[in-house]
Amino acid sequence: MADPILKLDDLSKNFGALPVTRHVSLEVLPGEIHAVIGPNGAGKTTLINQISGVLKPDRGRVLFAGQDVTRLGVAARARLGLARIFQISSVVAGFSAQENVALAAQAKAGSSFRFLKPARADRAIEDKAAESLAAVGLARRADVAAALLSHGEKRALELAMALVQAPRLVLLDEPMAGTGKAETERLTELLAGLRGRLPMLLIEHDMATVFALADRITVLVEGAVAASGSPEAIRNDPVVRRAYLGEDAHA
Ligand SMILES: Nc1ncnc2c1ncn2[C@@H]1O[C@H](COP(=O)(O)OP(=O)(O)OP(=O)(O)O)[C@@H](O)[C@H]1O
Repeated sequence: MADPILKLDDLSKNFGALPVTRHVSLEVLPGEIHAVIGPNGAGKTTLINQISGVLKPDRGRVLFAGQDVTRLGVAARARLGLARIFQISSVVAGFSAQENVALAAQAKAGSSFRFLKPARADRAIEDKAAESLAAVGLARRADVAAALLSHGEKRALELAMALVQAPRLVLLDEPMAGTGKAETERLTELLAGLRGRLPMLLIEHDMATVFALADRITVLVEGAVAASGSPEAIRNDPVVRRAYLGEDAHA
């Protein structure tokens, strides 16, 4: 089996006396979409914060691309190819979609394009930006100001801005929050289209999205892993149904 791109090893975190992450171990394999679900307050955000480097765990390790990044900050992890999207938007409203993606490409390319002549560097960046916009279905909206894009299109733009940086793992923080039904379906389709090309760790409340996208689901309850497995296994797990889906497992 391929080495995991992300591995959490016995991660634990307390807020004061409150344990919010309890001995969490999980892996994301190359090309896999791994969803983390759980009731409100289960500790999903706290977990993703420890993965991206916003929070340091009290114990345990975060391994990314084979490297122990537990003590590294957000920027260092981002440089290693860890992208987080949808929590804080980095879209510049007055810039076109193309300009926003080019800006993201430029930020990443700082070093790799340094030795190219400026005009060539610009063209390479513009081409990469156009490619990423096309990958998220925004090719025809390239010249539209970000402010004028629909909510769903803005999400797609954020995805393009992440893609252009060629990340090794994308952390998707509630991509469907505040998104209408039609947009949720479009965005789900878009993410499904990236399956296999890009490993993703997805935190999402919308169960239709989770079950449509995830190759594997980990269920957090009170900070601990209550279950982990295929969508089918999770759907039929009596512990999950009782603790999370709010159903009587014997019904
Ligand atoms: N900075 C903090 N200080 C103290 N307690 C916190 C802090 N942040 C979160 N908590 C508590 O930690 C627990 C886990 O919260 P967290 O936001 O990680 O859960 P969540 O699963 O993401 O919830 P939701 O689905 O509602 O977003 C909750 O009991 C919450 O009240």
